[in-house]
Amino acid sequence: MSSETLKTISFITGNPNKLKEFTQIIGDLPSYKLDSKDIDLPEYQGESGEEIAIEKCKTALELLKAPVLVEDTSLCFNALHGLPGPYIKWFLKKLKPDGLHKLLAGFEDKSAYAQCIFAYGEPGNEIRTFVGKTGGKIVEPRGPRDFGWDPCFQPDNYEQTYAEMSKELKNSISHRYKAVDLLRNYLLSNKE
Ligand SMILES: O=c1nc[nH]c2c1ncn2[C@H]1C[C@H](O)[C@@H](COP(=O)(O)OP(=O)(O)OP(=O)(O)O)O1
Ligand SMILES: [Mg+2]
Repeated sequence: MSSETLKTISFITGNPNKLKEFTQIIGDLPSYKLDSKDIDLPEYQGESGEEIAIEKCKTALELLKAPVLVEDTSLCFNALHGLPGPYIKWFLKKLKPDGLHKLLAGFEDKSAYAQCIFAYGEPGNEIRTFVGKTGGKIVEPRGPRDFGWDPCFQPDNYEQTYAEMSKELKNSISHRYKAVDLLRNYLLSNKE
C-alpha cells in the first residue's frame, strides 16, 4: 500500500513513557500510519474511567478533526473501593510510590488493579473504547523509578514489581498491553 492511502492516527498524550510503551506494544500496524502529539488534554472529574477517556477523545477530535487516539490510566485499590482510580496522577504527584503504599497501611487487603482505557475517534463516527486490566497488589516500592507507580505495583503471579521487570515482560502482561491488543485487533479488522 502506498503511503498516501495509509490512514493516519494521532495518539495524543503528554506522557512520553506511555507513548514509548504504546509504540513497542502495537508494533507495525499494516494500513495505518501512527503519529503522536504531545498535548496534555484536560480531564473530566467524577466520571468513570471510560467516560473520562471518551470526553478526552472528544476534545482531541475537536482539536485535530482527524482520527485520534487517547488513553486514560487508573490504579484502583480494592480496600478503597477503587480509589485513587483515575485520580492516581494527582495522588502519585503528592505521595510518590512510597506514600501510595503507606495509604494502605491500615488495611489488610493490598490488592489492586491497573486499568488502561484507549478511546479511538474518527470525525462523524462513534467513539470506541478498549479496556485492559491487570490485577496485582501494592507493595513497598522496588525497582527503578522512571515510570509512575510502577515500583509499587506487583502484578499477580509475579514476584517482581512492574518497575523491576524488563520492558518486554511488562509489555506482555500489562493493563496497557491488554487494551492495545483489543485496539489492534479492531483496527486490523476495520480497515477499508
Ligand atoms: O503503566 C504505567 N505504570 C506506571 N505509571 C503509569 C502507567 N501508566 C500511566 N501511569 C501514570 C501516569 C499518570 O501519573 C497516571 C495516569 O494518568 P493519565 O491521565 O492517564 O496520564 P498522563 O496525564 O500522564 O498522560 P495523558 O496526557 O495521556 O493523560 O498514572
Ligand atoms: Mg492525563
